[in-house]
Amino acid sequence: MDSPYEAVKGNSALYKIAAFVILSLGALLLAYRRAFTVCYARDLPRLGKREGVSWKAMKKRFQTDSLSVLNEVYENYSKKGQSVLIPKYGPHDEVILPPGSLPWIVKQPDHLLSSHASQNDAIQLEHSLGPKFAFDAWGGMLVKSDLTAVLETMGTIMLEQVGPAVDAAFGMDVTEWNEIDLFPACRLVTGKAVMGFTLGDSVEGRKLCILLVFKSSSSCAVKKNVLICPSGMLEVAGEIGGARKVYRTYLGHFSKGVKSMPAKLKDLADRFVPAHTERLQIIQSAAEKKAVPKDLLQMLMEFAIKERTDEATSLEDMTKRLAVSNFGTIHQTVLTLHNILLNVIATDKEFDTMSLLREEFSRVLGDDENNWTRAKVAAMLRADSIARETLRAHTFLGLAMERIVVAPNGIVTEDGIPLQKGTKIGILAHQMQHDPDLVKDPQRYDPFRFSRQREANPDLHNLSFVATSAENLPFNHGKHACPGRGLIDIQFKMLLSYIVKNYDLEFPESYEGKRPANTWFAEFGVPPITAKIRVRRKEASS
Ligand code: HEM
Repeated sequence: MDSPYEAVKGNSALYKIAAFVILSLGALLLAYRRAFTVCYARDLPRLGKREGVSWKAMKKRFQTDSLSVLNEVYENYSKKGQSVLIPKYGPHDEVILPPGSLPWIVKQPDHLLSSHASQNDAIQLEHSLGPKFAFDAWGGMLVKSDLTAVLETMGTIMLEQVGPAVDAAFGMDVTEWNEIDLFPACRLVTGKAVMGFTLGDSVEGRKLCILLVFKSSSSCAVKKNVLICPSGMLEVAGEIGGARKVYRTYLGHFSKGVKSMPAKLKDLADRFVPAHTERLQIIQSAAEKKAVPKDLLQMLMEFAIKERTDEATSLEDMTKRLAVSNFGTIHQTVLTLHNILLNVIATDKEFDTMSLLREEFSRVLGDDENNWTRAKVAAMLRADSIARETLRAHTFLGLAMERIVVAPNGIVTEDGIPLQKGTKIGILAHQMQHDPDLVKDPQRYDPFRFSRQREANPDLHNLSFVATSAENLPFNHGKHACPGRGLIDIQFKMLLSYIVKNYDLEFPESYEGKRPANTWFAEFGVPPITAKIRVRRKEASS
């Protein structure tokens, strides 16, 4: 019997069909590659090329020792004002622009260089919640436009949750030290505080805040509750964001994380029903002049009623809007609080950090501990410095100003390098914040680095926690800089104030007074999530 090759060769019709199929497949493959692959200009330097290190070897190094790779990028390219293409985790790569490009990035319109596309690429909301939630992100836009005006009110609502949250995580024992796992404690404390300003200003909303309980010091505190969706969304972001773009659609149907989302969303929806119903009733009876909640959920519901009526009445849609909001408000806040507390304890012996904080909180708040105004928050220079120095020294996002080129014909950088549509760009933030030419003694965590300068010169507002600039990029800079940072500012100060006034804190003896170090995974600075701390309630506290 003839082989398939012989059979085709001897039959001209079959020969033509086979040639057509092969050529079509080839063309399809090329089109597919073109659609999902970004090509880079020849004159864009590739990391390692001039040293003769292969791309594959450099990629491998990035997987195992990303910090040293990024340090090298900073020294050899960024500091010299050059752009460079670097390998990133998995199949991805990115063009790192020099710090001097910041004004250029800030100036680019969203239809050329998109922050939203970059956030979607990282978070993959399209797959965890659905395309509508990825591409019609009105919740975030509302935070941008309306939050600043109601910061004090939100702070007051959050304050109600702060004490119970810390007490639940740290315990009430005034005689014995209690050794706790810091990360789950921070998740609980942050979760309760965030749920406070998100939906804590109504009867049913408050019940959802109470539902967050600390299971035990060693278990992950918050498994089946309102924080379950952010965890699931993070899993989807990791699975799909880390995959090749060509596989994302497939994974969007079949990955483990994606398949687990409906149950997580159902869990959240079941808990959310009473609060959703309550808010719809409040809005319907607005004419009766009943007290209207002043929290984030109410802002979302009122916007939805006016602009997205179908969504407002849909439990499923509003549950997803709540899930997006929780994801944005909780994730980085937990990691930052974790770092702040480690830094406060680690520097206490040398700087008397806790006593100085106690003095500041008492002085600024005076007799009325419950009256938190924006002016008072701004006057807490030491606490402010601790938070800013924490994000300088221990930022989670090692890369800042990440954007994706969305201009159909690409874009040309200031130094004349053409970037094709789909190119991801960013600036090295961690390295800049540790550059000895820019920061004195950058490897040292100095809690009062910024407050000392501001106490000497009160006009130095650019050194505050929330001021963004080329030197302070944890919230990025420009029109997309994090609009939640004013609320975070209040949140950290309220939490720190309650914690240092009511608790003594120390490390377990085995740490010998030293803070467990952060580690690096890809471009992320990860806090030591197995760290423990010892806490004891202070006797004379209220
Ligand atoms: C320590 C906590 C936080 C950090 C470090 C942080 C950092 C960031 C960063 C780096 C961005 C990207 C900005 C850009 O692409 O240029 C961002 C965006 C955003 N953040 Fe935050 N964030 C935090 C907490 C919050 C909170 C609590 C909220 C809400 C109350 C919030 C709301 C937003 C929104 C809505 C955006 C999108 C802004 C836009 O696209 O224009 N963030 N945040």
